[in-house]
Amino acid sequence: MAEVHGFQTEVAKLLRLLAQSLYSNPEVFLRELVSNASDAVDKLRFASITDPELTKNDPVLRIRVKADKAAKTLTISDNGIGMSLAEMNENLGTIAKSGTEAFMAKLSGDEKKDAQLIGQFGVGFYSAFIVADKVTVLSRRAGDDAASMWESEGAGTFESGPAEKATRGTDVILHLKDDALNFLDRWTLEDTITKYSDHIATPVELWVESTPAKKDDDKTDDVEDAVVGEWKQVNDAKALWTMSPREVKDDEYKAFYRHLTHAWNDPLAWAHNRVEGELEYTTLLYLPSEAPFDLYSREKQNGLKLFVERVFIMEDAAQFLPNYLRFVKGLIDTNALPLNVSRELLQASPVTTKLKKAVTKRALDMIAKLANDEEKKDAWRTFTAQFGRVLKEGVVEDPTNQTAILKLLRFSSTAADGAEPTVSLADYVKRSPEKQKAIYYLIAGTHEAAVTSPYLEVFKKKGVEVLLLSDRIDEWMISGLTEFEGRKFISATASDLELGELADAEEKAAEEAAKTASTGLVERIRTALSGKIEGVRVSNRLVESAACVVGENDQMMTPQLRRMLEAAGQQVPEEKFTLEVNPNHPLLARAEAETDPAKFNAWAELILDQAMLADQGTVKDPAAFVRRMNELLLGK
Ligand SMILES: Nc1ncnc2c1ncn2[C@@H]1O[C@H](COP(=O)(O)OP(=O)(O)OP(=O)(O)O)[C@@H](O)[C@H]1O
Repeated sequence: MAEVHGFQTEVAKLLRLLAQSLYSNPEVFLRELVSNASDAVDKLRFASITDPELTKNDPVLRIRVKADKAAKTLTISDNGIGMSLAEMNENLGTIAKSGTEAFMAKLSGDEKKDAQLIGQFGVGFYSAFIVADKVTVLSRRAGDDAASMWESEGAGTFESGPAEKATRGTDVILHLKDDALNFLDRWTLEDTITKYSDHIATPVELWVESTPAKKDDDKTDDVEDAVVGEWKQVNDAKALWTMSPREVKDDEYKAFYRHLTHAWNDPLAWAHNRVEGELEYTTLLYLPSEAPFDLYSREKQNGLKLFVERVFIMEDAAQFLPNYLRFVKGLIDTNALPLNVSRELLQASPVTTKLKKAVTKRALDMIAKLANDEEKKDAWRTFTAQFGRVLKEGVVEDPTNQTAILKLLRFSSTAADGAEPTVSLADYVKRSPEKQKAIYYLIAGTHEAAVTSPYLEVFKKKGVEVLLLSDRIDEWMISGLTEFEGRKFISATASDLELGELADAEEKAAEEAAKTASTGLVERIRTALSGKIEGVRVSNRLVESAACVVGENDQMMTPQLRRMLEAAGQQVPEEKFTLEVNPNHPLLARAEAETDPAKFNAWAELILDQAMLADQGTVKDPAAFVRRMNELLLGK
C-alpha cells in the first residue's frame, strides 16, 4: 500500500520556487536526471567490484530515454544501483546537502535572483518538476527482489510504497506539462543529450521509433501500422578525461563541466593533464565562474571526484587539494591507488600526499595561465573578484607555494583607481624605483579609511606607492609574509618608518631641525598626556594631519582583528601607542601658544583623540572628547 508523506519544508519551498521561476533553459532537467542515472551506474560499478553478483543478470550498464507521445510521458531509466523504499523516501523527500538552510536563508523572493541562486545550489532531481506536473519513480535496488514506487505532483506531498519492477535500477517517468511537450521530440532529446552528456562514461540510449514501409500485399488498412523502434546510442560514452587533450573541443570541456558540477554557466578555465611514469594520473580541473554561496561554510563539501582506473570511487575527495583551493572543481583518475580505497585510507596514504602536491601545482598553474592570458582579462577579473580572497589563505597555509600564490594575488593601491584589486606585486615592484627596497602596505578596516589615512601622507608627498589592504583576511595574511622578490613588506604605520634611501639628505636635515625646534612643545604634550601614551615625538610622515599614533609593533592591530581574537578567547595585550605630531600644523601652533596649563591639556587630549580616531575609528571616552572639542571650539 502506498503511503502519503509530506516533503521536508525546504523541499516544499524549493518546489514552489521552481514552479514560479521558469528557467530560461528548461532542458537542464534532462541533464540533471541523466547525471543522477550516471551516478547510479557509477555506484553500481563500484559496488560490483566487491560483489560481482550484483551485475550478473544484466551486465551492460546503460541509461535509456524513451518518449511516449500518446501518454505524454518521458522516461529516463538506468540499470544502476537503484533505491529501496526507505532510500526513496529519504533521497527524494528531503535535501540532505550541507548548507541547505543557509542556502534557503539567502533566497530573496526576487524570482530572477533566486533562479540564479538555485543554479548554484543544484536542484538535482527536483528539476523534473520544471517540465512535469507529475513524476513517478520506480526503482529496484541491486541485489533486492522487491521494488518500490514514489510519485508526486510536486505540491507538498508525495506517495510511495511497494511496486512491481522486473529489472534492477530506476525509471523516472515524467508526465509532461503541456508547454513541455517538445521534449517528446526525438531531435530535441538527441540534441539535449549530446549537448550535456556526450562524454559521460555510460552510454545513453534513445528509443527511436520507425514505421515500417507498407508492403504491397498488405491490404488490410484497418490494422494500425505497427510502431517499431530500436535503442540508439546517442552519446559518445567515452569518458572525456581519458581522451587526448588535443582531441577535445572547448565546447566539450564546457559541457562536461556542467555535467560534473551541475553548474549553469561556463567555467573560467580548465586544465587537463595526463601524467605517465612512476606516478600515473589524469586530472581535469576547472575554475568555476562563480563562488558557491557556501564558500566560507565549514560544512561545505569540497574536493575532486576520484576515479581509480576509470572506475568512479568517491565524490568530494578533499584530500587532493589544499583548503585554500577549495573552489577548484574537477576529477582525478589514477592507477596508483587501490580500487577499494576508503576516505581513511586516502588520508593515510603517501600516494595521496604525492598526488596532492602535483594537483596543487596543476591548479596554481591553471590560475597563473589565466592571469597571464591577455585575451582573458575579463575572466581574470571575475576570478579575482570571486576567489581572490580565498587564495590569500594559501599565503599562510601553504608556505611551499607561497611565492606562486603571491604572484596570483591582486591588491588595491594608491597607484590605482578605486577599490577593485588590480595591482599585482610584480606590477608594484616594476613601478617602484630601484632604490626602494620595500613593499609598503597599509591595513585598514575599509578601503575608504585606507585611502584617507594620515599614514599615507609622506608616501603621497614622495610619490611612493602603498598597497591598501582592507580585506578581513589581509591582516592575518600579511603576518605570514616576510618578502617578495627580495623586498621586505613594511607597514605604513611602522613605528620607526624606514624609508631607506627614499629619504634624501636635505629632508633629513630639515626634520632634525624641526625636531630641535619643537623639543619644548613635545615635552609639554608628554607631560599633559602622561600615563595615557608611551611617548611623543615629531613625525616625519605627516604632511596635512596634525597627529597620528603608532604602535609598538610595526603593524598595528585593527580593532576588528582585536575583537576577533578576543572573541576567540585569546589574550590580546593592549597596544602601547606613541603619539607623533606634526609641528607644522596650525593646530599644534595654536596649542603651543596656549599658556593656561588646563587649556593646554585640553588641546593635547584633543590632538591624541583625533589621532586615535583616524587610526582606530574610536576614542576611549567619546563623551569627554565631544565635551572638550566643544569647549575649545567655543573658546571657553
Ligand atoms: N536514478 C537514480 N538512481 C539511484 N539513486 C538516485 C537516482 N536519482 C536520484 N537518486 C538518489 O537521490 C538523491 C538525490 O538526488 P538529487 O539529484 O536531488 O541530488 P544529488 O544528486 O545528491 O545532488 P545534485 O544533483 O544537486 O548534485 C541522490 O543523491 C541519489 O542518492
